[in-house]
Amino acid sequence: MAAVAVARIVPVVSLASVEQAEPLADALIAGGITAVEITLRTPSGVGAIARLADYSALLTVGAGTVVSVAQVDEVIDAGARFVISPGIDEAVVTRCLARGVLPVPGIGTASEVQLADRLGLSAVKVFPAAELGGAGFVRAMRGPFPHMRFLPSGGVTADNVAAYLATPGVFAVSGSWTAPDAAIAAGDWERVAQLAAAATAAIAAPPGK
Ligand SMILES: O=C(O)C(=O)C[C@H](O)[C@H](O)COP(=O)(O)O
Repeated sequence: MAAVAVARIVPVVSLASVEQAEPLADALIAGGITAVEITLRTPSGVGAIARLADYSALLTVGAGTVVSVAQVDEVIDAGARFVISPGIDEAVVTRCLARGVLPVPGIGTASEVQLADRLGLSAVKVFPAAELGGAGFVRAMRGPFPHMRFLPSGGVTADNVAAYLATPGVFAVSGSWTAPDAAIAAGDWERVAQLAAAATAAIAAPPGK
């Protein structure tokens, strides 16, 4: 939890090649980002996590789109420090906890928050946040689950990130807007650094201040 909670903004990144891992990390670090989620949507995911696991003390690396126990073991063996999933799967969560790595499963209903609660979790991802109602969804879930902390993902952008982060109960957000696929494919690391810097500025300047 600590690294994700401290980071507040976690870029979600899918890499076509493990060679993209280090320049991506350099760009994110230059933009002030301190945690990154490398997804398993591409075959390079596990290799990229392994490359970045000990790359920099300034960047904590986690895995995303983790949907099976086998993948939990793969990414933790590669060095992932947190494990994020689009949905909640008891076997995936239990395996992460047994291996001492934070799972952040996705939820989209109160029943799923209840399941997370029963599994002993205090933080979940809200996915897909925009389609679920954005900050309003988080506010509604805070009623019955005041102790739960939420990480909205899906539709978080430069325009709404500050509002999400200012919502009570939101401990962090994640999303692909700081490292768009097109910029990664073009090797436009300067663009990634700029987007990352603009995002981290949102942490320092909440809306209305
Ligand atoms: O891959 C995963 O593990 C996911 O659960 C989904 C991602 O967090 C969202 O797809 C990010 O959404 P965008 O920022 O709108 O692109």
